[in-house]
Amino acid sequence: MTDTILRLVKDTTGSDATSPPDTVEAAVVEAVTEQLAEPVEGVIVDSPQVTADTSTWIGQRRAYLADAPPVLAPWLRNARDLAEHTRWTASYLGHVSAFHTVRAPLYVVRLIGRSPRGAWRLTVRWVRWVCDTEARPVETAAATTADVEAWLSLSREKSRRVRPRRITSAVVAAPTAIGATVAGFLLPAWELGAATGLALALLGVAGRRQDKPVITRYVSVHLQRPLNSREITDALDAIGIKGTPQFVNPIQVDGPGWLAEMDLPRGVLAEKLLDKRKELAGAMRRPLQCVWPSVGTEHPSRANLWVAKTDPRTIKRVWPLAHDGQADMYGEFPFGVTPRGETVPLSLIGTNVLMGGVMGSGKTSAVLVIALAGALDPTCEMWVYELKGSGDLDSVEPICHRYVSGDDDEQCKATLDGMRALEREMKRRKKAVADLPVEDVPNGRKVTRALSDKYPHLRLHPLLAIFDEVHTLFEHPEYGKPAAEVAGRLIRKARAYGMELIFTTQKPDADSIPKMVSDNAIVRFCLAITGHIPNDLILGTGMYKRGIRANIFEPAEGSDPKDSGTGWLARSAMNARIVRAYYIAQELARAIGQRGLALRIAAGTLTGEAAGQVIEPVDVETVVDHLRAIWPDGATAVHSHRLVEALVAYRPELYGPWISTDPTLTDREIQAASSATLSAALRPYKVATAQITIRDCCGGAKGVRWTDIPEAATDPEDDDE
Ligand SMILES: Nc1ncnc2c1ncn2[C@@H]1O[C@H](COP(=O)(O)OP(=O)(O)OP(=O)(O)O)[C@@H](O)[C@H]1O
Repeated sequence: MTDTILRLVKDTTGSDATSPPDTVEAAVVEAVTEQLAEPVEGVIVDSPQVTADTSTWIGQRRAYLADAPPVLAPWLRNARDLAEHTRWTASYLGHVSAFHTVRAPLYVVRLIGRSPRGAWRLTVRWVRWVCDTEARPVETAAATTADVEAWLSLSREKSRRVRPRRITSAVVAAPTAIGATVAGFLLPAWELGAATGLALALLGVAGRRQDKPVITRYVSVHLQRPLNSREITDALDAIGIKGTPQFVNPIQVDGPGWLAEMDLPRGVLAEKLLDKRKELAGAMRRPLQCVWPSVGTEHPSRANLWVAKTDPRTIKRVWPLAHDGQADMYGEFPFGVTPRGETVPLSLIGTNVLMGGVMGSGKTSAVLVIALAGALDPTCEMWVYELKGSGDLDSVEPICHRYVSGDDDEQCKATLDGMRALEREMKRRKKAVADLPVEDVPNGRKVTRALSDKYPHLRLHPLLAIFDEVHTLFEHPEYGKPAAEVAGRLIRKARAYGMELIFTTQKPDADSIPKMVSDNAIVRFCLAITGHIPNDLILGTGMYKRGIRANIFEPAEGSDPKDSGTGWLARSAMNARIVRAYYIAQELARAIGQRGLALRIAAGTLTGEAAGQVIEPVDVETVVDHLRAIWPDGATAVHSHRLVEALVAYRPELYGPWISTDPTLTDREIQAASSATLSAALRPYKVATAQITIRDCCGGAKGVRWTDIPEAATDPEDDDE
């Protein structure tokens, strides 16, 4: 069968199909051979067989017509297709011409290099021709048998043939030699050189070798073979899945690839294919990035295998907002592409994101896409904490309300302060939204773009807070615990108020990511990880069992990105898909950051550090902390009015208003009023005030007992929720 195909290919392409297999023809032959291979037993899935009655003349003509190609190729009948084909052919020919023109000097050098071989070949041929060596075996035979008559006749015949050959040789050789000698004296050097080069090149043509073509051939290694059932069955067998799979549908083209849906042999779970993706790709002799098995929905042994036609690594995908356009952080922006090449948008409003993956899995690159989308929304306030300290997010620094980069104590403390400040901002927004009339929030008390635009003074614009490599903070001996508490509250509530939180970690384990954070993440992006525990920590419990497994991805290795940037983007098991985040090189990221800065300057929305302000850490101490700070050593109880006076002296800006300055009130009335204020302030912390008699002081009055003051008071608002 291969011979037939070789002949067909030769006929069709006009080329020598017997040449070595590094040619395009050989690739075609291989592909066609594979396709025409006998189908595996069972359901026919590769190509429908024509089973027609060919015993009658009509039957034969019908069978012929069924397979007959259209009179005119479809692309010839459609003006747009014709134009497209013409354009493509012109660009193809242009490319091929340019390719070989650039290499023409190299071809000449190669030919000259082969000229001695060519000269030798021609000389040998010429000598054989002149001496008529083909007749020699016959002459020898006549001489050995002593057949004089035959020998004489042969000899005469030879002289008759050889004489004109000698004359012809002399006629050609003498003028050629004379012409060459004269030219050597008369011609200018460059003409002589060119003529010699040409002569040598011609000799080189005669000296060409089959195994080393003079012309550089280009063979596309990225062109994949069509997928067929035999390849799949053989590959399954090679990776230890014995038995024949049942193909439930014909293998078909699905986007830029082929899709095979099959029931694996009984007793084999489809998830086995996920665990063995690398081995499967090896057995199929295809690049890893082209082979994407997944678990079907019908039953646990149903597997879908999607195979890309072209290696995705060779397709350059540019982020659609890279060179122009703006993003809306209350809407969606392009985040990545699926292996099939479909763009995947990401909407962050009302959500938060948890991203995880081992080193080199592409977290920073993925988070950079989100950061740059935030940069391109001039209304978005950005708080970026890059705790790796690599400067990978520096491109957005000029527009950030708050930007911290580093992994030391100082940066960890600044990040904790940032989380507290965000919590305070969240409470401010919550209060602002709570006071709005119900008509403005018909779908619940949540912030929307419409609300933000309608009430600009409430400052409900989108706020994007990124905590890259956040495990650095959560593992910190001093700041880790309070940070986990604040982050837990933020991740539960902030999303309702237009605050979008992004956490990334390269250490997805229980110590590095607080449970509250991993339990309450909504959008999860899990890049290459190892094992099912980190998988479920990032993607949610039970995802590994359902076949949503990020251990199928390979992190970058050296300069090979492998599956870097590729991960499961999931909201739930039913809403999970494999996505490769757009890759934005640092130089381009800086240009996008500059564009974001220009947009903010034009819109007048620069705030915080970007606007030259100094960000003060948030004061998180409460009145209870202040009471403990001013409490007299050893005292078991103190009257409230005394405590208020001390508080005013300690923090006048905060407690000054607690002492009335009304001139119509008596001292006693002023004391009673300040005592009442303290009681009200302590009530949310569940610290009671009572009538206490202190002899050294002023007898009986409202006061506080030391034993009633808790060691660490939590903000009452935090308890509420
Ligand atoms: N989407 C992508 N497409 C192509 N290549 C990518 C993509 N994302 C990352 N890479 C490549 O992988 C390398 C590692 O990516 P990146 O630094 O984002 O990983 P990381 O998970 O943040 O690593 P680490 O934890 O060591 O900081 C990059 O230098 C880049 O070459």
